[in-house]
Order: sequence, then structure tokens, then C-alpha cells
Amino acid sequence: MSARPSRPRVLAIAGSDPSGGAGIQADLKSIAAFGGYGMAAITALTAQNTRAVDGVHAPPAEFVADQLRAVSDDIAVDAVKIGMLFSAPIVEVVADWVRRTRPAVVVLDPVMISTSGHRLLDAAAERAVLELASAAHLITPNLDELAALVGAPRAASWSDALDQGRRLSRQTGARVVVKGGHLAGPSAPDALVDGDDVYEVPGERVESRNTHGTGCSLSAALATVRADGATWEDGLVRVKAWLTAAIREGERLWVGSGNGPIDHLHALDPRTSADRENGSWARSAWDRGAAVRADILAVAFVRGMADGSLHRDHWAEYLRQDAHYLAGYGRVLRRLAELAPTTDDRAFWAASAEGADLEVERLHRRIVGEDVGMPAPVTVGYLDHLERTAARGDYAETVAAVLPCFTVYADLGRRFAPIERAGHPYAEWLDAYGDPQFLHTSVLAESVASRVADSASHEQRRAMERAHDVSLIWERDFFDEAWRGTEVSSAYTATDPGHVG
Ligand SMILES: Nc1ncnc2c1ncn2[C@@H]1O[C@H](COP(=O)(O)OP(=O)(O)O)[C@@H](O)[C@H]1O
Ligand SMILES: Cc1ncc(COP(=O)(O)OP(=O)(O)O)c(N)n1
Repeated sequence: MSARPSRPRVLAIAGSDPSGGAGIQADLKSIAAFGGYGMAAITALTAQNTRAVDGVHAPPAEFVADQLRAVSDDIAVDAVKIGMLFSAPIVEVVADWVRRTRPAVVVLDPVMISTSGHRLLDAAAERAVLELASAAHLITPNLDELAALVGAPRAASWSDALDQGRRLSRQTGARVVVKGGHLAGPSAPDALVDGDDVYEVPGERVESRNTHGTGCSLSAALATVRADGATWEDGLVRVKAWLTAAIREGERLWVGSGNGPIDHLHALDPRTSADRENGSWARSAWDRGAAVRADILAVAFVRGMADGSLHRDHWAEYLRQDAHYLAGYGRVLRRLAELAPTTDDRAFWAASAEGADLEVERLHRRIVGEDVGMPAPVTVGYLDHLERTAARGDYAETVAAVLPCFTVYADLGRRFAPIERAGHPYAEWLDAYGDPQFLHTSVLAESVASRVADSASHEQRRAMERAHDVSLIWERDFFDEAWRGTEVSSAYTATDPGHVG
């Protein structure tokens, strides 16, 4: 038997939603989606569906205490997610249990009012929830809950919401996820706030009514990934990507006529799992990333590069950011050369590092010059993920982290191959992506990753998956940043992008 359990044991303390979209039911599905073993102590029964909450029936607070005791007397709990608590006496027994058992991970979703307007927490219990918040490691209020907890009106802008998040974090000593789900506009960012520090994770708003239970699902998934070893930052990046895809896939469930649920298990398509059994590690990592890869192909920057409509300012900003990125990426590849256990692998990573340097010299510097400005937050975030992974010194995990940069670019190169080059403003770049030597190198990198995974422990394989999937998400955001993060100087004139200053 191994020295550690194969899955984090995660206890959800929350209310029941019989329609399966929110509450305990959403928590258990989210915990399972991230590979956890889910448990549930039920604080209240609701009668609700996708349209409304019709009623709430709560057990005596002592019976909630009995459920908690039954679990913790017998089972080691690696993480706790707390959701709907309904009344002050229930908040108190939960707070008392948390203080006595001190779970390593406590995530509090301070559920107060359902989207449909029904109270899920007595107004009198809000004060008790604020006290419980000080015993949590992470709090995940929506904008209304955040305002109630800091005693202010609902934030009118994202920056106001971040200020309230800082206040709540300082007040409780816990980290706070400020959620942009209730903001207006095309984006739905989230941010992890720790005292005065803010780590923002950008996100696009999915136009969908399938948002019932998003808050429950986010908090349960975060508790699970954290118990599984992710940092809060990486965990939020992973969970947010999953949640966005789950909202998008929710419509295909055809559940209810109101605000439908998300598809928690969208990544568990049985056909792809069967394929995974037979495939290599790199192949299954590629399959697992299907939703993020679809996002990459839809990013305006990538579409504009393919059809030539990309404004040169976006492209120049991309090159500047890529110059920063490749410098850091080269350092991580050199670190891999040091970590590699065989001469062949050492030579492979050293040559790849040289390739990254050459790419900067050959194409980037010639066009954008020496002054590449400041790295954008996405560039910093992506490199931070790679460098922190490399710093842990695990060869397998670091190989997995660098892989998406190879595979995503090679995939774009193959997709760009049929595009007519004559008169295309980005012809040289389409060729660079599709360089046969680079495509070959990408296949070699995949085979190194699969070989390393074959002899990795179960734990290492999980770490490889995490490292790979987080990098893939950063790949998408990197393209997106070049599009969103640039002010264009004039109307589109992509006739001669070879002379961008
Ligand atoms: N339409 C949407 N598109 C993308 N993400 C969303 C959308 N609505 C909510 N989210 C995300 O779902 C999570 C829950 O957010 P929110 O709706 O603000 O909380 P709650 O469900 O607690 O009211 C956050 O990560 C938020 O960014
Ligand atoms: C039993 C139960 N718990 C919590 C909620 C609220 O879910 P949440 O994800 O915060 O948001 P909405 O589903 O209200 O959008 C609930 N409805 N039921």
C-alpha cells in the first residue's frame, strides 16, 4: 500500500439541491471532476429547481454536528468546502467543528441568497459567517456577499470589488477569491486576493443561462485541487478553465427551463477515456485539453494571423511578449537539460534552449528591435508557473510543463500549412510555425514526455497532468493577451508588418 491516499478526501458541508445543479450535488460532482473522494454533511434540504427555490427545511443544528462528528471520528479529512449554512446555530456548530478539527484546507463559500432571490442564510446569521470566515483559508463570495461581509454597497466596478476583496482578506486573514460572474460586459475575471496582493485570472463571459451552481462548483473544485497539492494560484487557473468549459457544455444537458446547471463532468466523455487507456501520456494530455485548444483556435489573434486581418500593433505586442517569454522559456529548457537523466535527453533540451534563443534573434529582434518593453501580466504568470515548476526539480513535471509550448505551436503550424502565402502579411510567420524541423522537435518532446510518464509514480503523473494543463491554459491566455492587451494605433494597415517599430 502507498504511503498516501490515492485521492484527496474532501468534505462538503452544504445544503441539498434536488435538481442537482447547486449545493451538495454540485460539490460532489466538482470534487469527482478533479479526482477527489467526496463526502457530504447536509445542513439543509431545499426544494428547488432551475427556476426557483420553493422552500428550505433545515435539520436541528445538533444533527449537523452529529454528521460532522461521524465523518471526522472515522476519516481523515484533507479539505473542507463550506456552502449554505442557513441559520446562526448551524454556522456555530460548523465553526466549532472547524476550530476543533483544523482541516488543512478550508474553503468557505458564504452563500446568502440564491440567484432566484431566495434567502439561503438568515440575515441574523451573517455576523456569525463573518466570524467563521476567519477560520477559513479561502473565502469565495460573489459581489453581493462580498459587499455584505465588508458592510458596504455592492461594488460598482471590478476595481471596487478588488478593494472590497482586500478589505475582507485583511479583516479575516484569509485569502479571498473575488468573482466577476455578476459583472456586466464580455469578461468574467476572477482574482485571488491575499492581503494587498492580487493575482488576477482573466476569463471570458459565456453567454449562457447555465450558471446555476457556479459558485458552489468553483469552491468545491478549489478545495479539491488545493488538497491535491496545487498552489491557490495554479488551482484557480485550472478550476476557472474547467468552469468556463462546464458552463459552455451545460446547454447540451437539457436540464430544466430556467437557469440550468453546468456540465461538471464534461471532460469525462466515455469515448475519450477509452481512447486514453490505449494512448500515450502525451496523447491523453492533448485529448484532455480539447476545450482549451478549441478556445485557442477561436482567439481573435490566432484567427487574424491566419486570415491576415490581424492589426500589426497586436502582432508587434505579441512579438515583444514572446521575446520576454522565450528568454524565460529558454532558461527552463536549460534547467531541464540539467535535470535530465540521460545524455540523449540532456542534448535534446539543450538544443531546444538554443532553438528558443535563435528564434528571438532571427525573427523577433529583427522586427521589434531591442526595446521589448515590460512583460505583460500573462507573460509573467506563465513564466512564473514554468519557473516554479522547474524549481521543484522534478524532471517529469517540468517536461510536462514545457510541452504545450511545443504542441500548440506545432498544431498551429499544421493548420496554417494550407493557407496561401502569396501576398499574406504574415507569410513568414506561418512558415515559422510550420517549420518541419520544429514539427519534428515537437513530436520528440511528446515522446520524451510519454516515456518519462511511463516510469513515473502515480503522484508524479498527477503532477505532470497539472503542470501540463496549467501551461496549456496560459498558452491560450498568452495569445488572448496580445489581442486584448494592446491599444491599436490606427485603422488596420497590415500590408507591411515587417517594419513594426
Ligand atoms: N457567464 C459566465 N461566464 C463565465 N464564467 C462565469 C459566468 N458566470 C459566472 N462565472 C464564473 O463562475 C464562478 C462563480 O461566480 P459568480 O456567479 O460570481 O458566483 P455565485 O455563483 O456564487 O453567485 C466565477 O468563477 C465566475 O467568474
Ligand atoms: C443548496 C444550495 N446551495 C447553494 C446555492 C447557491 O448556489 P450558487 O452557486 O452560489 O449560485 P446560484 O445557483 O444561486 O446561482 C443554491 N442555489 N442551493
